[in-house]
Amino acid sequence: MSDPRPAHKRILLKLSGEALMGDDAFGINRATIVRMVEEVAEVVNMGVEVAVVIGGGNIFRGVAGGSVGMDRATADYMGMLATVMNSLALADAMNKQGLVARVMSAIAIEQVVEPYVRPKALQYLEEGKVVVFAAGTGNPFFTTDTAAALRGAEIGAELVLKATKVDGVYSADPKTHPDATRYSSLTFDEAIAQNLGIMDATAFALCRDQKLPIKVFSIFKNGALKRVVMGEDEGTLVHA
Ligand SMILES: Nc1ncnc2c1ncn2[C@@H]1O[C@H](COP(=O)(O)OP(=O)(O)OP(=O)(O)O)[C@@H](O)[C@H]1O
Ligand SMILES: O=c1ccn([C@@H]2O[C@H](COP(=O)(O)O)[C@@H](O)[C@H]2O)c(=O)[nH]1
Repeated sequence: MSDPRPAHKRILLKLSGEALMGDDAFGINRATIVRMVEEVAEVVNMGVEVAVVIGGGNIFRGVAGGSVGMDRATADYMGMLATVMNSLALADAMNKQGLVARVMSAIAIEQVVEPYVRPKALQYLEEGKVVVFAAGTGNPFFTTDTAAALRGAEIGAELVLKATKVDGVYSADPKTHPDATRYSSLTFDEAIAQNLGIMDATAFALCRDQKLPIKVFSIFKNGALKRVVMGEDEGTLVHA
């Protein structure tokens, strides 16, 4: 008989910002965010400690035209602020769903959200609250995938879960290579050597060095998050 207990006690969930758009051109689609939160609530209610990093692609790519020719670091700060907006929307939807969510920002905007303080984040997780890490790493030239790897390592997560628009890691981008094949698992070294664009190399390297495995799976597939948390066969595992 299979064990009904979750396979992981504490996870870091990286949610795609772009997926939040649903079928819209940019921004946050209400039905999509509600559905994502329902999936998260299911695993929180199983007793799993959940920390979240959300991307900013749904907002930032919508204004990216305005950043053409801009100083790179300034444009990156705009991107980090986009993740703050997504984090606020996500935490609000979580609180409405009956979860208790706290947003912690890597950039000081204290009138809006509390700053990231590691011991406080650990305390919230132990209390069963969902912690949403906003503003990425707080540094330009990085991504929210790297923020997920960084915060995942800091909080002692057992797994980083990348919930994205595709159902795993492929031999090439399945959007542009329909004949690409999906891996059920691969090593960090293989992912880096093949320059697989599903995550940036900095995120892969950090997880490799910290021996923090990553599961890539589709956020659009009903119940996929729960299956990953239960240790079932879902998506692609990237490991040391
Ligand atoms: N080898 C690959 N396997 C799978 N997907 C790939 C691969 N190479 C590139 N991709 C693309 O990477 C995308 C996911 O990465 P990306 O970082 O753009 O999105 P995200 O993290 O979901 O969004 P956001 O940055 O808004 O949070 C997929 O939609 C897919 O098209
Ligand atoms: O640590 C970070 C995280 C993000 N950025 C900037 O924000 C955007 C949006 O993040 P995505 O990971 O692409 O969703 C990103 O393109 C960067 O411009 C950052 O500078 N530092």
